[in-house]
Amino acid sequence: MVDQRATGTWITVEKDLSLNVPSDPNIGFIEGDGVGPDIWAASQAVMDAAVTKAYGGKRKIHWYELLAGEKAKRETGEWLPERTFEAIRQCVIAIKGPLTTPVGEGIRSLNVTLRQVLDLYACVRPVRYFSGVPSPMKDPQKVNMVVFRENTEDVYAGIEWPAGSEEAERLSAILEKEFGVKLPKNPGIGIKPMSRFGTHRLVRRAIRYALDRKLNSVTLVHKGNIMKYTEGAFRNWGYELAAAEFASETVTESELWEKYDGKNPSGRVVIKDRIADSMFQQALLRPEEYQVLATPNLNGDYLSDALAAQVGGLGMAPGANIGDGCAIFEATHGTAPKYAGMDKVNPGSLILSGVMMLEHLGWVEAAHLIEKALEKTIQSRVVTYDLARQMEGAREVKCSEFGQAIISHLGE
Ligand SMILES: NC(=O)C1=CN([C@@H]2O[C@H](COP(=O)(O)OP(=O)(O)OC[C@H]3O[C@@H](n4cnc5c(N)ncnc54)[C@H](OP(=O)(O)O)[C@@H]3O)[C@@H](O)[C@H]2O)C=CC1
Ligand SMILES: O=C(O)CCC(=O)C(=O)O
Ligand SMILES: [Mg+2]
Repeated sequence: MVDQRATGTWITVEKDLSLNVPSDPNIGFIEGDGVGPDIWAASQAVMDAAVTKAYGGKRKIHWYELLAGEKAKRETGEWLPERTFEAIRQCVIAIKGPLTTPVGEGIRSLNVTLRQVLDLYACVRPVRYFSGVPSPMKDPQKVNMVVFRENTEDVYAGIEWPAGSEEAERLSAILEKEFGVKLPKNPGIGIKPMSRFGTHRLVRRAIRYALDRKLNSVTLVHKGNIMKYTEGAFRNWGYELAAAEFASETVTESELWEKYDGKNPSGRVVIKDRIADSMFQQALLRPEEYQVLATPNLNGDYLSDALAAQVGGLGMAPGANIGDGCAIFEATHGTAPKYAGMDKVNPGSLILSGVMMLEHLGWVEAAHLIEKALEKTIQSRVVTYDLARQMEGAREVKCSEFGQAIISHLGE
């Protein structure tokens, strides 16, 4: 059984949403399913070693295990016990391995449930190139984008009914009789809710992020030509928010063309939009023109995996789910079931999620130590299978050994 005693001090949140981080914070962790336990063990060791190296024992994370997924089911009979939500709220900050979701049947996604119940409305996924990483791109160093994906709405919300169910039949009858909509016989039906409120708070975060880091642009990625009142509205609400709250700090791309022949002499953040299919090819052909991408939920899901492939693959793709109260850091990838228990996959994605977490805590010295050591390890050609199969002369190591190699480069 998991020991759920907290041995450190709780982080607290101020009214302005800033964090009070003690030197011995309790931080929640969910090991995850599939490859989760392997990548978690490697990541925890790297984070602990970096914190010790950076602060010489003056700071220490007190890890507090939270149950979810297969381990929770085994130990409590529930996939996602209520206690886990309470504990994440209390910890404020947590980090997790991936959790399995069955396809076409069975339980709904536990990952999505965590995001919805805790209102972690912004999924933030940075995509950057580390030198030495093999990439299919000619100039992978030009890829440096951050996806801000709306995390609670859209078809991802899981409001759907199977073909032949009473609910689907009743809904199709209403749509046909009351709205004159002609549907195929016996359809499965899903609903795509997207709101002004949900779009505004996501785009607000994306623009603030760009302003804080002096980035050039925020691009709204949508399929608004086809889904006019959801994805099209996302685009319109995004521009609306920029004009209402950031008028003196932003400029739209069309204003730039009208007034300055497409150039940006003002240094303001450019707000632009791209239709989603075109965005995928832009990301390959002209990545340097994009910095922050604000997307509805499903577009962001697809785009973040595709962008990860441009800089080394899912083994190098970190992320965070952030709300106004708490945040859960997690890799972009899933449980990679064929590698479960093999100590094989790349823990880089979860380690880099840990880097994001340390930065969020303000422990930037430890975060930078890890980033540098990770890059050094890859440059020394000591890598896991995913990078080894794309590199010449690499030494393939296990997941745990890759973690140890990073630790050995800390502070070099
Ligand atoms: N947030 C979460 O918890 C998420 C959970 N999931 C869930 O995970 C399960 C499996 O989904 P699946 O579609 O297979 O997607 P995965 O992301 O789990 O894996 C797909 C492929 O990506 C590569 N990959 C993934 N992780 C790593 C890693 N750490 N290092 C190296 N390569 C990696 C592997 O490629 P290769 O085969 O080429 O070696 C792997 O087979 C599903 O139940 C899904 O719902 C999915 C995404 C996110
Ligand atoms: O919840 C899941 O199983 C999949 C989630 C996912 O793919 C993602 O959030 O990127
Ligand atoms: Mg995904």
